[in-house]
Amino acid sequence: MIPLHFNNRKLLASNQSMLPSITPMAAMMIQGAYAIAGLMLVYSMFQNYFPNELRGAMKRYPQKFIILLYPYIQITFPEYLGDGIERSKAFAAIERYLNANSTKQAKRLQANVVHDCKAIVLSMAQHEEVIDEYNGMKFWWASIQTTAKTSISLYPREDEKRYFKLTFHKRYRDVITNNYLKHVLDEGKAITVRERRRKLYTNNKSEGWQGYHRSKWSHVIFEHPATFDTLAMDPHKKQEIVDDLINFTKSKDYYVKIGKAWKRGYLLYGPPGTGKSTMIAAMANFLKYDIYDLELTAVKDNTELRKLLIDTSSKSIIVIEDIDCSLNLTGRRDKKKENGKRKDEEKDELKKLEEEKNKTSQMTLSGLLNFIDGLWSACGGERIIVFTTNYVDKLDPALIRRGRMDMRIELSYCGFEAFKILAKNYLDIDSHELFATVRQQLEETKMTPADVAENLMPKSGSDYDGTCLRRLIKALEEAKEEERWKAAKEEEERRKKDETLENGVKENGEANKGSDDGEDLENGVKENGK
Ligand SMILES: Nc1ncnc2c1ncn2[C@@H]1O[C@H](COP(=O)(O)OP(=O)(O)OP(=O)(O)O)[C@@H](O)[C@H]1O
Ligand SMILES: [Mg+2]
Repeated sequence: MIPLHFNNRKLLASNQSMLPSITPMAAMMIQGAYAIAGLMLVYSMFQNYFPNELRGAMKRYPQKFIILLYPYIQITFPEYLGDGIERSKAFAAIERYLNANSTKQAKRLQANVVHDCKAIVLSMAQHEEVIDEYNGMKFWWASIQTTAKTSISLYPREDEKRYFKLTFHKRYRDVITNNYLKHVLDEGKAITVRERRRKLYTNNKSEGWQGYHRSKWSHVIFEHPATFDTLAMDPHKKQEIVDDLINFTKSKDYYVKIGKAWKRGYLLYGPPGTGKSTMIAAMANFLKYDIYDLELTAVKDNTELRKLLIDTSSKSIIVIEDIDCSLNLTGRRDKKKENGKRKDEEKDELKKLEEEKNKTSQMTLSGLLNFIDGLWSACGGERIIVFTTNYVDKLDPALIRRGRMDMRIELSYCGFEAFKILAKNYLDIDSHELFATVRQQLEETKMTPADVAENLMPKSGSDYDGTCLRRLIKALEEAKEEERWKAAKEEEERRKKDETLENGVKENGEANKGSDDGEDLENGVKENGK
C-alpha cells in the first residue's frame, strides 16, 4: 500500500493539539486522503486491467501520482527570511490579519499581554487551524512551529521555526496569487498601522551614535490625548487643515504623477500658549503617524542632519519647534554675506565668530533647506514637516516659501468659537447665561487659549460651571485693565520721547544757527577772495 504522507503529518498535527474534535482542515485533508486511498484500492483491485507502462510508473513514482490526484496546494510563509535575522514582513502581516479575522473560530488561542499590561492580544496557538472566507471561497490557514532535533544551540531561533501554512484547492490558484494574498497582506499592514503604538522620537547627540546605543533617535510611546475635536480654534480653519491632511494621505499617486516627493510642510505660528504643540499632537493622532521631534541644537552639522533624516520612517511628522530660536539660521546667513565684505582689519573678529560657531553647531540654513526639499526626501514618502515659531517675521523667507512650507497656519488668541470648544472640553457645557459676557470680553481682550483653559479648569470639587466662567470673566477684565494700563504707559513713554526729541532738535537748531553764521562768514571771505 502506498504511504499517505500528507495525511500522516496532518493527523500528527491534530494529535499534538490534543483536541477533542478534529480541525476543519484536518477533516478536509482526511477526506482527500480517503478519496485517494479509495482510488488506490480500486487501482490495486483492477491493476491487471491497466497497461504495463502505467503500472510500472505507479510503482516507481507513487508520490507523484498522489500529488497528481491530490487537489490541494499548500504555501508556507516562514517567520524568518534567509539567514534567520530578518523577520518576514509577510509573516507579520499574515499574523495580524489572522489575529483580527480568525481568532473567533480558533479553539486554542495564545494570549499576549501588551501595552504595559493594559491590553491582551489573542492569536492562534501553535498547530491551530482556521478557515478564512474570501468572496465565497474557503482557504485554510495553519500556524505551525517545528523544533529541530539538535539539542544545543546558542540561538534559540535556529531551533524553533514558525510558519503559516495556507492550503487551498488548486482551482483557486489564480485567485490566491492574483488577489487573495494581496488582500491578506494589505489588510495585515493596515491593521498594523491602526493598532501600532505610535512613538515620539528625539534625536541623540552624535557622540552617542558610536557607543552601545547606536541609534540616532531615542523614543518613548506617544500618548498625547489631543485631537482636532478638543483643539480650540476657528472651526472653518480647523476643517481646512483636516481636509488638507486627508487630501495629503490620499495623494500618493498624484505626487508620483507630478514628480514630487510625497511630503507636506506646515508652518505653525502664533504667540506662546495658542496651541501649536497641541496641534502637532492632534495631527499625529489624526493620521496615526509617529513624531520625530528634531532638536536642531543637538545636530552637529549638515551631514549629521542628513543621516538623522534618512533614519526616519514614513508615516511620520518631523517637527522643529521654535525654529527661530533653534539656531540663528537667518543671522548666520546674513553674517556670512557680511563677512565676505569685511576688510583685513576685521579678520580677527571674523575668526572669533568662526570659533564660536565651531564650538556649537555647524548646521546652516542651506543644510536645512536641503533637508526640506533635497534628495533625502526620495528615501521614502508620506512625511510631514512642521515648523513652529512665535515670531514668523524673524524667519528667513527662503525657509518658509511655498513649496517648502505648503500651508501656514496662524494660531492666535482665543475667539468665542475657540472658547466654546474649551468650555465643552473643560466644563462639558454647550451654552450658559454667562457666554454672552465672555463673548464680549473676548472681543475686547487678547487672551491665549492656554490662559482661558487654565481659568476654566475647576480648581476644587465645589467649583461649578458658573464659578469657572466668572473666574474667566474676572481674568479677562484684569487682562483688559492691564492692556489699558500698558497702552497708557506706552503712550506716556512715546510722548516723553517725542518731547526729548523736540527739545534736542530745538537745541541743535540754536547751536547750528551759531555755526551757520560762522559758515556764512567763511563763505563770504572765500567769495571776496575770488
Ligand atoms: N488651541 C488650543 N486648544 C486647546 N488647548 C489649548 C490650545 N492652546 C493651548 N491649549 C492648552 O494650553 C497648553 C499649552 O499649549 P501649547 O503647548 O500647545 O502652546 P504653544 O502654542 O505650543 O506654546 P509655545 O509657543 O510656548 O510652545 C496645552 O497643554 C493646552 O492644554
Ligand atoms: Mg509649543
